[in-house]
Amino acid sequence: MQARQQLAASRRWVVKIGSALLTANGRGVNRAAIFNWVEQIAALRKRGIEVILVSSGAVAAGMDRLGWRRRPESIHQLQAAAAIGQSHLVQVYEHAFDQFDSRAAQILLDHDDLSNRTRYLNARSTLRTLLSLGAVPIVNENDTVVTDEIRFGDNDTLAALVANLVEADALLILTDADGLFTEDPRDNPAAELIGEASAADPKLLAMAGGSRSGLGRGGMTTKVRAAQLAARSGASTVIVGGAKDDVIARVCAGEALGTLLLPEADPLTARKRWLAGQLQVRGGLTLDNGAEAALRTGGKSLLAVGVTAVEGRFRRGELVSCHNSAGEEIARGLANYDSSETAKILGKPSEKFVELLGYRDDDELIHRDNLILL
Ligand SMILES: Nc1ncnc2c1ncn2[C@@H]1O[C@H](COP(=O)(O)OP(=O)(O)O)[C@@H](O)[C@H]1O
Ligand SMILES: N[C@@H](CCC(=O)OP(=O)(O)O)C(=O)O
Repeated sequence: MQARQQLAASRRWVVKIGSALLTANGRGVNRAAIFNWVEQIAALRKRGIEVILVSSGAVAAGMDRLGWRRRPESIHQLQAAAAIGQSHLVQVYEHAFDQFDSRAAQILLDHDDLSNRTRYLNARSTLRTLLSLGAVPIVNENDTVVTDEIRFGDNDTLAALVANLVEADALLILTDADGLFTEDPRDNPAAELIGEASAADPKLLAMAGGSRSGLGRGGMTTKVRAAQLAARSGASTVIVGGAKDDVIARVCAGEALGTLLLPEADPLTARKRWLAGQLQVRGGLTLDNGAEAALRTGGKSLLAVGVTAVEGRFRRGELVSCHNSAGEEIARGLANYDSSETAKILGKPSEKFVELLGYRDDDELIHRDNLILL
């Protein structure tokens, strides 16, 4: 119960909606359901809670508009269906968000966007900027450019990676089952709902089965795996039936619906471990005493003006370690400028960046959101 109360304190949610729900089992896009979820999300936004929506349904919506009854096997046909369906889906969302005077933003991501450091940082900055503008990003896989080998395939995985990317507090997966059961309830109606568990519990994957709907992809297996991925950056996951009344509002208020899967470490420790552990340190910065104090006590971003030396070769988006003047490592973070640019701007205020580099991307060398103190 305590975990549900903690969940209610979450300020940043990733909400994922699966194909089966969105398309009312293949009978076109379920506008009424979308309107309902959007109303709840808009209400959260008005209370200052940030929401990123990961929405499936492009292929299913495209199939419906093309009059196709069965999901095609060919990747190009799937991609064509996704292109037709995605624009329709976003139009429905756009219309719904408009009714609540909220802004929606379409974001299509592929594997490279999350594995290439520069693109990763760009995606992260764009999503964070959209959130700070009060908008609701609507994310889907960029189906047009992906091939079989590099497909996320299921949006459960994509949603978990987005939760890592923006360091969300919680991931909410809406699907057509009421949560994770001890067995697929379609096989055994006596199967019991798991209320709460550790995401890392190996028994969960043994309970989870695949998808039956012909529209969804991963079933519960990818949802449990997604919870494990989300836990790496400290996010809790709730898997719940998306057709329940006010489901988003109720889960976000801490009501015990569906299955809650928790990270093992406390969120802050997990987040720091994740940022520090997933990347290799590519370079180092030496900070003057003023910059050290700004980071340690002021919770500020690192500005080039407080940096006295740069070491190593790194690109924008790569991890660098920050040392104080005594050589002690005090922080790590993702650099906004590569090592040769950093060498040109160190000790300089950001107003000089255009003169020194010919352009200015960011005012900070490392933004505080991308910085961890050690
Ligand atoms: N242990 C389980 N508990 C609940 N549902 C399960 C379980 N194992 C498999 N499933 C199946 O997972 C399905 C949901 O996954 P999926 O069809 O991929 O939906 P989505 O499109 O929402 O991702 C359910 O309809 C259910 O049949
Ligand atoms: N990008 C695909 C999503 C893949 C998919 O079906 O995912 P899901 O329904 O979440 O298992 C689409 O929009 O159709």
